[in-house]
Amino acid sequence: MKSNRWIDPAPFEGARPRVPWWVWLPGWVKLVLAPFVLLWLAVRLAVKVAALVVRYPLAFVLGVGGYAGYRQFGLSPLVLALLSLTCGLAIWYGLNRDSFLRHGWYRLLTEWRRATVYGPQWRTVMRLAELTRENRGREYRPKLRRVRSEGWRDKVRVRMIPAQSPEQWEARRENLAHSFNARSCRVRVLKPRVLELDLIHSDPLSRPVAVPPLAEIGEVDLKRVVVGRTETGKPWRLKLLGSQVLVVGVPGAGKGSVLWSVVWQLAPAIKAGLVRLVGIDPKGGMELGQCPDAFDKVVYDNGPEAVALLEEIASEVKERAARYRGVRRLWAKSTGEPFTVLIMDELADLIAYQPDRNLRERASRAVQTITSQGRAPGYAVVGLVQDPRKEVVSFRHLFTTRVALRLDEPIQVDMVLGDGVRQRGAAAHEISENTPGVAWLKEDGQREPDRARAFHVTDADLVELGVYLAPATVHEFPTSGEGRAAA
Ligand SMILES: Nc1ncnc2c1ncn2[C@@H]1O[C@H](COP(=O)(O)OP(=O)(O)OP(=O)(O)O)[C@@H](O)[C@H]1O
Repeated sequence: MKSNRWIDPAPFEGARPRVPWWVWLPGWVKLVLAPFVLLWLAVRLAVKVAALVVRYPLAFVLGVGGYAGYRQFGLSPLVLALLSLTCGLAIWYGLNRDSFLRHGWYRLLTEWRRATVYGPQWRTVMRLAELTRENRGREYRPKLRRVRSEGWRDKVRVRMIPAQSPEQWEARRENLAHSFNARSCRVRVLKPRVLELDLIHSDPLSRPVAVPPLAEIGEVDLKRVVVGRTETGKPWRLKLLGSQVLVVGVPGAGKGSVLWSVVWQLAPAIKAGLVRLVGIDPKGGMELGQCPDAFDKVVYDNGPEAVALLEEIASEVKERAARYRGVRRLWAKSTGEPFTVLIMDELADLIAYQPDRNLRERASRAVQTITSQGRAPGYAVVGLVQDPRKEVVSFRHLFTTRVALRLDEPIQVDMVLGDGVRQRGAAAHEISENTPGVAWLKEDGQREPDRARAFHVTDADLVELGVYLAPATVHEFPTSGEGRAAA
């Protein structure tokens, strides 16, 4: 049976079509505005073409030059020119590989990666990684700025959208690395709203770095002691004057190489009497005993003798500080007093694992005095430890330079380098077992950590160092009679 009752139709659910506002303008207004709009479009096009030329200069020069050459001279001269160019590049590579890579190959690679990876994928990756935002129908998307490829890494500059923070990018490091076919990604802040992503493709520190010949070490700058090489190819400079250094790493991470790299670089200054080394090696001399001649004083246990040495140095620090008070703020060579470096291998054996509580507390007090007050009077501590927990080194904060070699867990990285540094990319827990001596470094006040590898100081190097630093043997000058007899 048919009913007469009125039934409301279902509400219309389709989206109302959005029509651009200018469609509603009267025809004569459109006519008046048309030339201006065309001009504006032409300017935009010109800007886009200019941006393309700036981003892909090599492709532009090669493309336009090749085409013009072909039109002007035909195919054969063009092939000849290409062959000559290839020969020229090969000669350039042979004569100066670094310059060829930096000014030739990496530029080509930059354009290639931009054209094939970052350019085409940027928008999709930003959307899927939830780094874009919608507001009132408009999409805000981070802008891809300069791309620079250095072979092992691509440096990609980004302008963040408003209200975005670097932490949001740090939280998506893994997503970005996988999206752009990289092994890992690090985030650096360049200036407000501008970030640089380091998309890592290979490890430039995979090969050991040999120590420089002793004869080539020039005057030692105690604020910049070269102990290895950073991943960008620059020297790893460790600050000893005005800083205290904590080196942390699991067994086999290469703590020994950091320690011996310091001694190696200081060798000329030690020989000249400008620097004095004092060492404590609770492992019975397994480490420092390899080159005892480098040390003014060295103790091979963690007992009363080691504690007495620490207390002696602590009282020296106080005495020197009292003399400097009001006269100078920081030790300088002109004082005529040697700069003292206290090296403690296995610091934890002295201040945490020593079973005698009295000795442990005395050692801990003395080390704290030296680290907290030694800066100005010219005393530096290089402490090496395997376990960075507070129960082991309760005064980690007194060390202003931290070196994190390979560690077991992410939390240990935070303990050594400080909160937030791991999120920026300092993944010391991911350092490979095959690259001992590789470390993440951070000085107080420096936002971005550095990655570097200490020199590989071999047993043969230590023998050479021992010979170099061994006290000279004084031979009696033969009396004239004996000399003649010998002759
Ligand atoms: N910078 C380096 N380059 C290449 N190889 C290294 C480097 N540092 C250390 N090695 C190698 O790694 C191994 C372990 O190094 P090392 O003894 O220095 O580690 P460690 O952290 O001091 O260990 P432990 O805590 O057991 O003393 C050694 O065989 C050494 O030759």
